[in-house]
Amino acid sequence: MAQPNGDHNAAAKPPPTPSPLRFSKFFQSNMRILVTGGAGFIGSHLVDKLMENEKNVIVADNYFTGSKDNLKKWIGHPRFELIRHDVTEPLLVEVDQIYHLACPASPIFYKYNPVKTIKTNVIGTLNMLGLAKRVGARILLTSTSEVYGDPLIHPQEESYWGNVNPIGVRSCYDEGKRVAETLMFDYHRQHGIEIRIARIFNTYGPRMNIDDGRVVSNFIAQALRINQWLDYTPLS
Ligand SMILES: O=c1ccn([C@@H]2O[C@H](COP(=O)(O)OP(=O)(O)O[C@H]3OC[C@@H](O)[C@H](O)[C@H]3O)[C@@H](O)[C@H]2O)c(=O)[nH]1
Repeated sequence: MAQPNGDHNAAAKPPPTPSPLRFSKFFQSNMRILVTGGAGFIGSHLVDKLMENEKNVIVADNYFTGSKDNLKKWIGHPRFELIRHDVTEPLLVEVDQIYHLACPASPIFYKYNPVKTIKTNVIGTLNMLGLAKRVGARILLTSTSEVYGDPLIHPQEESYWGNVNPIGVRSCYDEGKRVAETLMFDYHRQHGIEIRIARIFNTYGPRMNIDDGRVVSNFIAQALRINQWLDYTPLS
């Protein structure tokens, strides 16, 4: 997980002073956490973990690719709130940490409306960084291996700058996440915001849309369909 270090951190200011209540025993055990995109595949598993760890969790999601169904076991829980919200609009909530996952991750969905995808990455991340600055929260961005583009070195080190196409049909996602990372580091250097960035590679597991269009789900879906075909094909 990329954290500010080395020359990235050369001119960072100290983080904004969080509320003194933040450090009392009470608030530590009831830390308030915002998860944008929390109704999605990875976000909903993160919510499960945060809830099991006794946190107060607020999920903001526009249900573009996620579903309330992924969170049904927490709806009505006293430490859980679910808001239908598009992160391209500002959101003002008192929180201690922000996990910013809101973004369509499947090529099928992010290419459906590329302008919206890059708005979510740029304006959505700006809104979440503005909130982090306002309330003194630490913020994590889920980035992606796509920031390396079509890498010329394997495996990619976090220090690798990538080999990217700024005008391709996938650039709304790749470049969107690159700009989001830039904004994260600029808010860290300019305002001292505590940041974390996780560049997620191919993930798969329960709650992933089967027709997600990503490599692993494609492989599994095709394997399942071939099996079904074999089941129905009369043996000659
Ligand atoms: O504009 C949008 C787009 C998407 N979203 C939400 O963001 C969530 C994204 O979850 P998905 O299941 O589509 O995707 P994943 O959980 O696999 O993606 C995760 O890993 C890859 C990262 O690039 C994504 O940012 C992270 O969410 C969904 O709940 C979707 O509804 C918004 O809230 N606003």
